[in-house]
Amino acid sequence: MPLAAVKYSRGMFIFPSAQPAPHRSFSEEVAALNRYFGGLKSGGNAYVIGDPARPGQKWHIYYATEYPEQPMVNLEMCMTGLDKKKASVFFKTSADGNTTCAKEMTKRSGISEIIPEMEICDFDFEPCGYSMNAIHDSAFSTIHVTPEDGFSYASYEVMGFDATALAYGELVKRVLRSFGPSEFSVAVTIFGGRGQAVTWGKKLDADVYDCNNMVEQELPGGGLLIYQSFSAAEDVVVAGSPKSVLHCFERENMENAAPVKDGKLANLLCWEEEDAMEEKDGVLVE
Ligand SMILES: C[S@@+](CC[C@H](N)C(=O)[O-])C[C@H]1O[C@@H](n2cnc3c(N)ncnc32)[C@H](O)[C@@H]1O
Repeated sequence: MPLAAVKYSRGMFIFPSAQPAPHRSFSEEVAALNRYFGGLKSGGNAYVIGDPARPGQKWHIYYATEYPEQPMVNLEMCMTGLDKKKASVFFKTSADGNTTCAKEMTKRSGISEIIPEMEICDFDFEPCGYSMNAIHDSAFSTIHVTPEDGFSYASYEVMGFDATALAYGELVKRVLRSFGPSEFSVAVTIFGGRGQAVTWGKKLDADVYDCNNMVEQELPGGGLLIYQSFSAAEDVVVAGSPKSVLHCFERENMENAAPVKDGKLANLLCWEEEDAMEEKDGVLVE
């Protein structure tokens, strides 16, 4: 089967100096990707986008394609500073000694309700951590959770779904209810034009979160990437989250360290989608 296209994307590493080659820098990653994919018709295209005033919230994308892509929408969310109580669901043994498994984590976290039709294959790590892959028709979704205190992180990705049947703001709200992050980013990649992507081509707005930054970037093959980053509004309660099990990294600088907001957040989540797009500069090309 010939290769049609490749996309590699990531936010910031929480422990950059712990990354092995070729992940020690984005330039090194791009050089490695180009060795495999640089020969595709578009060539390798690398972008670092975000607000230069917020170096901790950059988004990195590498994209190469042989053909114009089929219409498609893809959502990627990166969440840090998870709510203490919500993060504790992803520890196998709770403070009172009860043990749990991946199936229970899927249910108790609300992950099973994000897209209820999805068939989920979930996995729990010892002593904590969670991953799942899910499918429904042509849609695919994946979640990875690192619940440890100080560097808690969750990622959510979904693609191949019917953009007219799923509302952007509603889906993001359900994801945020599962994790209650203090900071998060959303990257929506659209192929086939903003028109067919309906709500997914619009700006996301949130009551409880301030949008720090919004960037649009065109991709080869007719693609459009819309990136936004958010921080919980100042007046939300600050709390901690369960303790680290990765002691080797405790003294490292964390690019994404941020206060964690407690239970209040989920109740306050109330989203609206705006009709008008807001455009900002700030596209960096490496
Ligand atoms: C869910 S895994 C996901 C790792 C994956 N690289 C990602 O983020 O896409 C990360 C969580 O599992 C825990 N964990 C336990 N054993 C692990 C292992 N052998 N490999 C990776 N993570 C492990 C980590 O402490 C962390 O909380």
